[in-house]
Amino acid sequence: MAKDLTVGIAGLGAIGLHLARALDAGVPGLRLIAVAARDQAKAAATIATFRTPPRLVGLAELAEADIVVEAAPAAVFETVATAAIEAGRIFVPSSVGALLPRMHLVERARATGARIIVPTGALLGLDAVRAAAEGEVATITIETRKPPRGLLGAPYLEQHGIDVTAMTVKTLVFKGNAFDAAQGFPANVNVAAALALAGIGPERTMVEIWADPEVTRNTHTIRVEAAAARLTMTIENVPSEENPRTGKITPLSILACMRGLTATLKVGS
Ligand SMILES: NC(=O)C1=CN([C@@H]2O[C@H](COP(=O)(O)OP(=O)(O)OC[C@H]3O[C@@H](n4cnc5c(N)ncnc54)[C@H](OP(=O)(O)O)[C@@H]3O)[C@@H](O)[C@H]2O)C=CC1
Ligand SMILES: O=C([O-])CC(=O)C(=O)O
Repeated sequence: MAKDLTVGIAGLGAIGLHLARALDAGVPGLRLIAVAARDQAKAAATIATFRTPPRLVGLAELAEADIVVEAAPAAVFETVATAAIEAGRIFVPSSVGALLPRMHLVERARATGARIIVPTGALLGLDAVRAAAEGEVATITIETRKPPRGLLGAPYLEQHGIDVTAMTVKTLVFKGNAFDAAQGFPANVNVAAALALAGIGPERTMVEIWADPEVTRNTHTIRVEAAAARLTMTIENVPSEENPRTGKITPLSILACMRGLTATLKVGS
């Protein structure tokens, strides 16, 4: 029988804690051995309730695991990613927007034997986008609508003096490419970054971000015009209690992605 793959998780928030609990409950072929968080006392109390408590370690030490899942703020992405990639691990990022300006990490991974596996996360349909991108693609766009509180704290809004809390009608707050969207909204549109990596890249992938007081869900619509197919897909994510910017489906998507790393039967490309 194959040996279990060990897992380390950076962050125990809306994504990391859900994932850690699921792994602790038992996933065939995967074993949680380490976690990292900012508030050490809170994290220690949390993992003490686990069936098999993982070690509480620093961000770089997570690289002792075979799979390193990053589920922390984009500000610490580089520390987690660099350690995992230099150690030749499987690196699973959540803060995908932070990968776009750091594509040299992909080159490093090639050299060290590491793999970077970007989960579909809060989005849908990246299998179809990847398939379409094997052929000719004319355009890919993503329209994101969020309740205004789901956009709070974005640097782009602060730089442009945009107060989303004062909005009473749906308002287009950003239109541009995925690279600029990820810079301006590092905690809000990781989905646009994942779409860009699956398809035609961050310069050609176009993004609209709407603050919409009428929606209760983080809603993403992808439109792809390709030689082989036309795709229009929408996902309406229930915001998580811990972090309204993050859809509840995100840790589930990462868990599904991780099952795929060890599964005998894997469905979807
Ligand atoms: N790819 C996708 O589709 C999606 C990606 N995301 C992204 O995933 C990331 C995580 O999101 P989410 O779980 O909602 O975030 P949360 O804010 O809920 O949790 C973040 C976690 O990171 C921890 N943390 C903060 N600073 C540090 C540090 N210096 N060292 C170690 N841990 C730290 C926090 O610790 P503490 O609890 O102690 O403060 C917290 O546990 C974000 O970048 C988010 O934008 C989100 C949704 C979808
Ligand atoms: O992409 C993100 O960062 C989060 C998001 O929109 C969602 O969870 O729906």
